Amino acid sequence: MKIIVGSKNPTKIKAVEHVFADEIVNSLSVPSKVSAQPFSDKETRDGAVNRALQCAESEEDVYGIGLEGGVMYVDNQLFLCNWGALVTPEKSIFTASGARVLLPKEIDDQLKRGVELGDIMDSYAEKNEVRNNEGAIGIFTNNLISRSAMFEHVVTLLRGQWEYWKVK
Ligand SMILES: O=P(O)(O)OP(=O)(O)OP(=O)(O)OC[C@H]1O[C@@H](n2cnc3c(O)ncnc32)[C@H](O)[C@@H]1O
Ligand SMILES: [Mg+2]
Repeated sequence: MKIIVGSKNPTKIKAVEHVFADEIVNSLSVPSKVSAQPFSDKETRDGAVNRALQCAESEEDVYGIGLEGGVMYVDNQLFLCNWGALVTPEKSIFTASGARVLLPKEIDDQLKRGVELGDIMDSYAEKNEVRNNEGAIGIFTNNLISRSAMFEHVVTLLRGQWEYWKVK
């Protein structure tokens, strides 16, 4: 089976390559068709589905996978959230979400001013390209869970659901 991941972000590609180690995994840069910084579960999930659909429609007989990062509020607290989607060649859609961690108030304030989390994280952590490496989740879990490990879990949830339902 051939899989296309809808991003050139190495943390996303690595996660899919890890979970589908025996399959051909390609990547394609596609738009999420939601805001660059999704602000709810729904918007983040929509972004993942939009990316996966475009990948599945880009070639005959391929599976599309979309992975999207965003933030969402629980009461007044802002959490990092992530969603993934797998679209089969028949256009069945599976979705799953990833682990959430609380973001500090100062990050919430900057996001409200319109700065993207990827840019905020670099200045917050005094690092370059946090989004392509450990990610915000890596920073706020003391590097116990990297962005790629978090996406691996999401992709495993997608794969498991697809395996379960395909034999039903
Ligand atoms: O090239 P793409 O696939 O778009 O990769 P991305 O790093 O921009 O990732 P997303 O679009 O999925 O994430 C939406 C926004 O949230 C940021 N973001 C999400 N999760 C992050 C994380 O763990 N660390 C740093 N930035 C993150 C990201 O940089 C974007 O500004
Ligand atoms: Mg992006």
